Amino acid sequence: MQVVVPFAGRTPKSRLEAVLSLEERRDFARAMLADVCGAVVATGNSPTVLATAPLSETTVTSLEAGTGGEYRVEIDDRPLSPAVNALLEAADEPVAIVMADLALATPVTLEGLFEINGDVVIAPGRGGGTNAMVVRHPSFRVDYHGASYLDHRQGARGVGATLETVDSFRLATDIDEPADMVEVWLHSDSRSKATLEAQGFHLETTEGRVRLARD
Ligand SMILES: Nc1nc2c(ncn2[C@@H]2O[C@H](COP(=O)(O)OP(=O)(O)OP(=O)(O)O)[C@@H](O)[C@H]2O)c(=O)[nH]1
Ligand SMILES: C[C@H](OP(=O)(O)O)C(=O)O
Repeated sequence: MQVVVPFAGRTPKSRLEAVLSLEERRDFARAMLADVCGAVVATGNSPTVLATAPLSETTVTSLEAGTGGEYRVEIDDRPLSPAVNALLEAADEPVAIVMADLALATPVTLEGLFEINGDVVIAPGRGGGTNAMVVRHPSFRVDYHGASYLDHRQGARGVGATLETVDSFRLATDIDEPADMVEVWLHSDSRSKATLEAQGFHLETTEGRVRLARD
């Protein structure tokens, strides 16, 4: 299986700009990418990072450190869906697309996704997105953004592909908005969490849900 990890690293995670500077967002996005790639490697697969720009341009930290495996970087500066669809068109084997902001992804949860039979297998994100998927049907194409989970279901039906959906808290938790960041703190012990710790965040316990804060 080809495992593709899309990554736009120049101005990542704009929805976190209320709490992180651009440089901090780059570091955090890159740490999440490293965690995701490490989890993919631990499943026995070799990730291809589908990046909008060379990774050396987008970060100051090292992706290679600690991922424990080989992977390659493919540069494609087109928007997300055309870039992924170009890979799908060229593929002669199943393709998994795993977003780089799944900081809670583990080898076990990814294996669970990869092992499910189906022409299209989707791990939806909270809020309507498609956090990870496996494509085994030659005619299926992606259409990300908006309620892409619904669009991908419809797209699978449209090409006559069988569809399965994965129920996974870890794969459903993409880190898009400030309120999502606490999930990294609670459920991961990784580069992503270490990055937030280094950036000065701590857990703030108030009435209701806990959240991350910094002084
Ligand atoms: N290759 C590629 N990856 C992309 C592109 N846009 C987003 N991504 C990646 O796709 C995944 C999901 O994207 P988003 O959740 O929107 O992440 P983002 O663009 O960093 O965040 P926002 O700026 O808040 O939308 C992340 O792994 C991104 O790095 C793109 O144009 N090309
Ligand atoms: C790429 C997009 O990600 P989100 O904006 O939902 O995090 C999607 O899953 O369609």
